[in-house]
Amino acid sequence: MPSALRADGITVKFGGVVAVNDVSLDVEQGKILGLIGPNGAGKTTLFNALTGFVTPQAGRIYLHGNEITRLPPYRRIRIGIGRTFQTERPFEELTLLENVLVAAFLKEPKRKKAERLAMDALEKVGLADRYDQPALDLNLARRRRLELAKALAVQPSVLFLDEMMAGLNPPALKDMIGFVRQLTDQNLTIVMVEHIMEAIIALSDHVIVMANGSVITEGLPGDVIEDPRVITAYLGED
Ligand SMILES: Nc1ncnc2c1ncn2[C@@H]1O[C@H](COP(=O)(O)OP(=O)(O)OP(=O)(O)O)[C@@H](O)[C@H]1O
Repeated sequence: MPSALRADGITVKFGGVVAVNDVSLDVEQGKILGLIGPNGAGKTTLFNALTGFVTPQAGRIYLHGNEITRLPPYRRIRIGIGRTFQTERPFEELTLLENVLVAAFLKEPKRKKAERLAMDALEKVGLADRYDQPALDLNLARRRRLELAKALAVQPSVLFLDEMMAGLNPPALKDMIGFVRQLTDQNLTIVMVEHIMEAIIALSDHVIVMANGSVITEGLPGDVIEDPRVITAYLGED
């Protein structure tokens, strides 16, 4: 399978803090990369560098072989990058369709076509039947699904999911894992930052573990979670 997303030697500094230190990754098309690590490890910063929300001081990023390191987020969206945000903030007075339409317009300026994209996205996350309801009444699980629909509405080829599973109850977690798995069946490539190990194990083809800005290990989910370095990174030394 060809590489969908590749990053070589990404470094991001905030003043004296090296938030991401020389991180490289390569995700094949249709695969899921899980990105884990304790709080402050640098996952969100790496995520922001890959999606264009921060500019790395060093390194290069390629989408389907084309360099995108310096492209702003809106241009990355147009060439196939979609993302969710950790704190989902729907427009509460707008309907679900209108919320997703706001995202769809980033990709498609014509209203009819954008509406089609938005409805397709709502269907993929099981919210199509509520399209004309305001976002105000949604519970957490449905807000997350709406957030996922917004990311899907730009028809990404690589989708970034930022802590989509946090706080979901067991049935909602199962549903969300199911929605994400279905997306890769359609050949979407996914990078997910996630603290919920059940989701990481169920979904990831490959896992990268970060601590203090660096990759400390990577591999199959079952292997990395048993790695003593990972256990130490999460729990600390005695
Ligand atoms: N805008 C910023 N300015 C200064 N320092 C920052 C900024 N963003 C992140 N950092 C620092 O960079 C480091 C990595 O933070 P980051 O949020 O990427 O970690 P994380 O792994 O995503 O953590 P969490 O799991 O808590 O979301 C931390 O030391 C953080 O304080």
